[in-house]
Amino acid sequence: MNVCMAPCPVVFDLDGTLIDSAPDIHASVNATLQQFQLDPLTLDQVRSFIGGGVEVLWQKIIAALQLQPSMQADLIAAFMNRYHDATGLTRLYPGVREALSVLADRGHPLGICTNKPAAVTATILDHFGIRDLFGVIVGGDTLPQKKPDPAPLRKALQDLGAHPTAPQAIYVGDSEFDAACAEAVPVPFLLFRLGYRQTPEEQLTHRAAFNEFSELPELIATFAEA
Ligand SMILES: O=C(O)COP(=O)(O)O
Repeated sequence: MNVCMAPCPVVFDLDGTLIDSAPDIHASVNATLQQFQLDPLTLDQVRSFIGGGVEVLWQKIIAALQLQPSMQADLIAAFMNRYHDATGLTRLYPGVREALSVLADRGHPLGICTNKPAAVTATILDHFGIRDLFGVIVGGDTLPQKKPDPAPLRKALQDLGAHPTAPQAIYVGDSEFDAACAEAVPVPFLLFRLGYRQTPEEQLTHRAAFNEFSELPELIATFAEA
């Protein structure tokens, strides 16, 4: 099927897709746990908890450390004080900047649909000097719903001028939340294999998968030719 006739909108997930933010999230989590005199978590544990947004992250931490669920609000408030501008340990995945500029030069409208809070997202995109590439940023607190609900991605597509349920757009992400969201919209999903996914690739609905961002512009171009 011809997914992408004219340069179609391409919407990206953020954490585990464009950026490796797990080290900063891990540092902010452990500083928060230390403040409450609680045991630290490993980087692998925290990485496996990312993708559902801040509340899901802390629900998973509370379950892992067998804490009182009533602590959640205080833990999140303390965490946000650190997390809101945590960029020092965060990196763009190799080739991201180049791939985004190729797609922008080809005329693809670009957007972000992440479960990360919108203000934190804007801070990180500014930090890397790539915020202006994106015509829309939908964060985890932009709507009442978060991924895997389709509403945030539908909003991103609509704001980029695409029909919110048309297949003439692409969502690029790394996780179970992203695959389920794209399927629910529905929109074709491209899976970045090297992010924070916990589920085998074959169990996630996706149109194609890739390891290197240098592959992405041509992958998207093949949809236009198919
Ligand atoms: O869990 C988060 O905070 C954000 O994750 P996402 O960018 O992969 O949606």
